[in-house]
Amino acid sequence: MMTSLIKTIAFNQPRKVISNIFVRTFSKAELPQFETLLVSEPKKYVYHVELNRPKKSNTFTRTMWQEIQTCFSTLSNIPQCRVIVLTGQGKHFCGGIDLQTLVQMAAEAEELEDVARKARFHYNFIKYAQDTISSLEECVKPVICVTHNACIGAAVNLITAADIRYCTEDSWFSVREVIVGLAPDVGALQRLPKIVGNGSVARELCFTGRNFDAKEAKEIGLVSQVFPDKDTALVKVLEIAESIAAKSPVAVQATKVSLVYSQSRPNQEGLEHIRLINSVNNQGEDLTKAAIAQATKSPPPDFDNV
Ligand SMILES: CCC/C=C/C=C/C(=O)SCCNC(=O)CCNC(=O)[C@H](O)C(C)(C)COP(=O)(O)OP(=O)(O)OC[C@H]1O[C@@H](n2cnc3c(N)ncnc32)[C@H](O)[C@@H]1OP(=O)(O)O
Repeated sequence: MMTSLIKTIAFNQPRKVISNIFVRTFSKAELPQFETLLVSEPKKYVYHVELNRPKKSNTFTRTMWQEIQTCFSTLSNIPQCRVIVLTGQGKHFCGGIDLQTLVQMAAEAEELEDVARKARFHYNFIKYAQDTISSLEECVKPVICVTHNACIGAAVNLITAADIRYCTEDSWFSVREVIVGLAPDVGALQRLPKIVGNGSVARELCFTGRNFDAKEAKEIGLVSQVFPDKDTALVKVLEIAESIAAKSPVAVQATKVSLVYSQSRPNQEGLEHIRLINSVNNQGEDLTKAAIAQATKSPPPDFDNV
């Protein structure tokens, strides 16, 4: 009895540990076909994700919440993907949550009789939607988004989880939730004040839900650059993405992970975190290759995918 128990423990233990730490990498071919997203590779190592419900202003349905999460967590583990550019197909970047979905979710919760069950239904949906938005932040590859025309509600939440934000001159934004009777709950309240660095501005935008244009978005620091139109933006942004993709992916990804880790922690914790990461990464080949190329004024080296 005791021997078989020991055997069972000995056999199961390592597998348990391995399954907890094992993160699968994917090949390009394994990226699923999406209903609401288009994914392409316009430049080597640069992936382009497009919100693709143009007839419905790229609004978030249940499928889209699910697909965005799958897409970014999969791209995070595709070694050939080093940078992701996010845009929207059609007239608008994104009109926020699909209002029909919102009403339908409320109706489904309403069908449950007990308040605790109704609450659990809402809780689970909000958590799922939050995790979807956070999947951009959790993706270890830099995410650059470019908005054009409308960027409303859930879409503002979405872009605040990206690493770099650009927009076109015709862009406008609205943290619209209060206007539809909701407190924003998928990240804008947490991320927007940190991005704009001004609690008063962030609060005004969130309390009023008012529209603001590209010029104001640049002034408050929501976007770092405004391009004349979407075509020009894409050309320039793909160049920027290509330049990032040519750097050591080990260095770029550690930089993203450290920035995300440090954004809500004291400096000492962030410093310890990057110290530990670099105590491993600095032993890798990328540092030697890149440093020698710099020192000898040689062309930038090629780096292996990670
Ligand atoms: C747990 C999750 C919590 C998440 C919460 C998120 C909350 C939010 O996102 S609040 C914001 C909700 N969105 C809105 O209030 C936007 C409402 N729409 C608009 O203001 C305009 O439609 C828009 C500026 C997006 C586009 O205007 P435009 O004049 O260019 O076109 P329209 O003819 O109005 O729209 C084109 C088609 O898109 C459909 N559509 C637009 N927005 C939505 C939406 N939010 N939900 C569902 N469908 C939307 C619109 O009906 C048109 O389709 P069709 O009628 O078939 O032609």
